[in-house]
Amino acid sequence: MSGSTTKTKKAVHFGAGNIGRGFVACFLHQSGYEVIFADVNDAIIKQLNDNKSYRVIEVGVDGTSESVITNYRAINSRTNEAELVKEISEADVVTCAVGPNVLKFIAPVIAKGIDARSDNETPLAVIACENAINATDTLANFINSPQNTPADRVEDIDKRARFANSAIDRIVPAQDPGAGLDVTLEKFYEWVVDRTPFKGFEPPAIKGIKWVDNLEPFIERKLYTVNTGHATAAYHGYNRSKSTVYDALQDKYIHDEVKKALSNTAELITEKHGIPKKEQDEYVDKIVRRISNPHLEDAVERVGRAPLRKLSRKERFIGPAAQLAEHGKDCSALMDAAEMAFRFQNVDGDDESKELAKIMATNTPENVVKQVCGLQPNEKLFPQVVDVVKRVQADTQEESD
Ligand SMILES: NC(=O)c1ccc[n+]([C@@H]2O[C@H](COP(=O)([O-])OP(=O)(O)OC[C@H]3O[C@@H](n4cnc5c(N)ncnc54)[C@H](O)[C@@H]3O)[C@@H](O)[C@H]2O)c1
Ligand SMILES: O=P(O)(O)OC[C@@H](O)[C@@H](O)[C@H](O)[C@H](O)CO
Repeated sequence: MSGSTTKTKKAVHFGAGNIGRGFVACFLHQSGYEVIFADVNDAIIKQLNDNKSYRVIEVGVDGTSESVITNYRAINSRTNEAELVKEISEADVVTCAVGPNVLKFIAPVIAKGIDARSDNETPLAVIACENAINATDTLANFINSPQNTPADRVEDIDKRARFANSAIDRIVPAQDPGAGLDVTLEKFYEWVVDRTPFKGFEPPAIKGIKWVDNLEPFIERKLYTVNTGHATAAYHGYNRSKSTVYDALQDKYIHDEVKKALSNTAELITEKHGIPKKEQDEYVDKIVRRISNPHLEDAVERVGRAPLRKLSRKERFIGPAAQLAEHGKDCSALMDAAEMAFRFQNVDGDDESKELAKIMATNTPENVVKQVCGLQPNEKLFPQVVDVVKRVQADTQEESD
């Protein structure tokens, strides 16, 4: 018998929520990694540490299937930093699915973990799994900022870590409160990651990842089709008192609005990325079928959550609409959907929708558009969004009179 032992692969995953437990950790587990969840929610951390397994349940028109996830632990990243730094210093992979606005909060502990690594090991692979363009770059910029990593350590940080952007696609609704750790989700998934940061190394072996040399077409097509369509259905649905995205899409008016918004973005995607029209049409049809899945109880409030983020410059409405408007192309359905997003105000449990209501009540339309959408008056889309904001402000004023 040889005395050698194989080192267990280790992944630290930030965010033990829906996509974290249901997708990222599931694939890490199935690829042989021990998963260390880092979260700030004590209830989830306790549940994970008290239960040796949970189930991931895939539902779709062709039935249900289950996987069992084991070999994990959980750490509170806010109160147990030293332990987490040690785990990161020994890990092979760090992933996160915490929401784009949370990246700045997880950066300090990741920076300390990276700094504690040896220069002679394979560098840590850092992959952010958020719905945002180049979220890993955003995280890396926080990690490399002077508060988190001294300049002389940033210089050769690539000896200790490699940062790869990704596009992640799987619909995971909010879970039934009685489900415990189990996660019910759709069968479809796509996880595309930029291979180029791993020059000189093999990228980590993770089942389900498609490695590509040019991520931009994948992330833009995903965000501006799946998420544009999803958010269009959710915001129109919310304003027509629908509970779920499925309910919303049963309404012919909303269904047509979704198709129109996706026809706006298809024009951009096919031209900008050279994707054949037929391929994009098939992709759109598939997305409309996926978001209409009757087996997923996906509340319009979850899909519409965080409207300030969703109305921002690079996001699912303004991102494609600004590019279309610059070329004199139609973005009217995107503007209609953005209008519904501006009306998503004071929703229970959604801080951004409360903040949006305050911004709308206390600013001129022009300032709202600058502040919320990051657009400037010299951009062609600017006056169109100003008109949208004026309409919403006038209606809100009328309702309060
Ligand atoms: N749910 C989906 O269908 C889906 C699909 C693809 C991508 N995403 C993206 O994944 C991300 C997470 O979405 P979700 O639906 O899983 O949300 P979620 O709310 O279910 O999970 C987020 C988790 O992050 C944790 N968290 C918050 N602050 C933290 C911090 N400072 N440190 C560590 N953990 C922290 C929360 O406690 C929660 O457990 C978002 O960017 C979302 O856009 C979601
Ligand atoms: O996660 P958000 O808030 O950016 O968007 C809500 C949903 O559209 C999103 O979570 C989808 O379910 C997911 O992106 C599907 O891949």
